[in-house]
Amino acid sequence: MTESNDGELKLITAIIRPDRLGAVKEALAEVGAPSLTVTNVSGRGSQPAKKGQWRGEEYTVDLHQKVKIECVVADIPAEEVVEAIGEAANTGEPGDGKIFVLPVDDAYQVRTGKTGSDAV
Ligand SMILES: Nc1ncnc2c1ncn2[C@@H]1O[C@H](COP(=O)(O)OP(=O)(O)OP(=O)(O)O)[C@@H](O)[C@H]1O
Repeated sequence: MTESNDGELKLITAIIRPDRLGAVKEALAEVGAPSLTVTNVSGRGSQPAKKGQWRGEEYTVDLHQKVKIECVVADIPAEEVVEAIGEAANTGEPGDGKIFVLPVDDAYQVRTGKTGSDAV
């Protein structure tokens, strides 16, 4: 049997719109990768800065509120996870976000002491 991800652990990091989080969580559960870490972040891509005014002063917001999702997989191919997140997070507008795939050296499950793919 061919192992998913060539036997390696992969970290998928996705930076998405906060209001797409619910749909992305559902999509991840559907592909069998329900475990994830979510962090509120701010960032900048090609999404234009927002200009505003407060008490007569102009200000620019060039960092947009985003949500970062981190998901480590062993048995589920990283490409499937990327596709699931990409489809669920897409609105077609600038600022939809980005997804990165990174190798992971090892994992350790605190409760059982299991390591590697058994820990994920
Ligand atoms: N090269 C990058 N490195 C790190 N984070 C990035 C990078 N590109 C985008 N991000 C993060 O993703 C968020 C969303 O990026 P954004 O969707 O604007 O990217 P884009 O690739 O420029 O595409 P778009 O055309 O959809 O705007 C950013 O606010 C930032 O947090």
